[in-house]
Amino acid sequence: MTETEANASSTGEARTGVLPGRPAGEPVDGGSAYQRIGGAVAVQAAVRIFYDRVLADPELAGYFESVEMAGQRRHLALMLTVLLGGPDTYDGRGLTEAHQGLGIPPAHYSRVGGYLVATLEWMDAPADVVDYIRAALERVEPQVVTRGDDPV
Ligand code: HEM
Repeated sequence: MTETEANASSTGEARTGVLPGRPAGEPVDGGSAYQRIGGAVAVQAAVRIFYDRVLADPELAGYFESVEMAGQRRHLALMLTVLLGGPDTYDGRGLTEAHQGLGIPPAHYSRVGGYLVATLEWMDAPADVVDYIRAALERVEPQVVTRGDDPV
């Protein structure tokens, strides 16, 4: 047993989901991925951490210089909610409309996608949910990355 596991069991702290301190006995299996990771609170926390990491990366920060981040966070949270099987209240633009014209190269897309996956892993999201997000990131890449033949 590692020291961390020993500490967790000695304090009776169960690692049942994304959020520490989740009430004991709350089901973590079954239900939508959205419910399983902890619903709106978990998605909002993930988005906040994710954008903090993106904005701290000098290669990426420039894209967001004149972006109003509260609205940005809200839209990504609503989009992730839909993707994870939660309620659909997304009222932002489509991915193509929001990103084509920004001139995003594949390398920057990988970096941003990497931060999203790393954030979910850091929050201890279930592995199948992380895999699902990874697959979704592969699927939507063409909508976000600027194709070489596009005027930038
Ligand atoms: C990885 C997949 C991505 C998803 C799911 C995503 C999601 C979103 C969403 C939901 C919006 C808000 C749209 C709106 O408010 O109408 C947005 C806007 C934006 N995204 Fe992304 N994004 C992704 C990748 C990227 C990447 C790789 C970059 C830059 C390197 C980027 C830069 C931006 C910027 C600058 C905006 C604001 C555009 C504006 O306000 O005109 N995004 N994105």
